[in-house]
Amino acid sequence: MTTEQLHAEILRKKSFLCIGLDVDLDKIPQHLLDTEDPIFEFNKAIIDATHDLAVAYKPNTAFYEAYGLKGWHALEKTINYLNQRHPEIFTIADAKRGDIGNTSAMYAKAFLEDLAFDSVTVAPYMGRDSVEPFLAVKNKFTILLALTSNGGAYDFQTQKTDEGELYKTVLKTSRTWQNSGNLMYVIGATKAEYFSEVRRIVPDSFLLVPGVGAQGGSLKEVCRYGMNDIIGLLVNSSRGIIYAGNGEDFAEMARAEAYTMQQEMCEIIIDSQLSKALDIR
Ligand SMILES: O=c1ccn([C@@H]2O[C@H](COP(=O)(O)O)[C@@H](O)[C@H]2O)c(=O)[nH]1
Repeated sequence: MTTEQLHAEILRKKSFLCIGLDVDLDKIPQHLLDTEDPIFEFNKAIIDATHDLAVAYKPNTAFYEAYGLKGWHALEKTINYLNQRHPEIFTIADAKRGDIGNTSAMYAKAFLEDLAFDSVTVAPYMGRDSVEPFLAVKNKFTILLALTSNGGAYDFQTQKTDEGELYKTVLKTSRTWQNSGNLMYVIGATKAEYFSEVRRIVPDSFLLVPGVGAQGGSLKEVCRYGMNDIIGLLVNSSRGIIYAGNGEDFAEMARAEAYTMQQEMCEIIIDSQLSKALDIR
């Protein structure tokens, strides 16, 4: 998928919602536990109930790896289901990988080629040669952790270096890497006050924004400072949507939550289009 296609999909659905598929067997409805593959059945029900409201899905691989072979198999079934039923939807393997070059190449093969996700999250700490193997995969995106939503982000990412805060070095330096056009960045919704600075460095890139909902980030603030001419945001909510209910009607409850977010996004998109048309931004 290209960013132009993603942008078109955002305008068509009036949504830049990414739904996080972080499946925890302790939290899913009891009745699913009797099925052969509870994780996949849960994901399938959530996808069926929300696919017209979301432009992206993001399984966090930790929630699948934790269940061993069964978990990995459920992940594979989930991405296959998405790719077959909804090829227009952008998929993100939230795996946070990155290692020496030949190892990164294997991670890239696993997530972008074999599992065929559209993108994978990658940690920047090991530098250029740890990220370029991901960037080398054509028509796929590498989503680099730049300024994360957690409290620990202040331990390193906002520390001052000679070039400014470390996250800025990550943004600037990564733009010099080969195939940097295939980069997107993770910027946490809980760090809304940093979005203007981020946009100064990467005005055109898509940002994956986790941290609304359960972590308390504000969608309005993120949009105010982070939106660009092509919207440029994928705002993720995981627990806030998928665990909105845990009875037989869990999928409808998830839909209701996703609908509320999509409606808010719809208003923001329409407002931004109006401002653009009137040239009052
Ligand atoms: O900075 C980051 C990077 C990744 N995440 C991941 O996003 C989801 C958030 O889940 P919620 O339930 O909506 O809080 C989860 O998979 C995280 O590992 C993040 O939160 N912050």
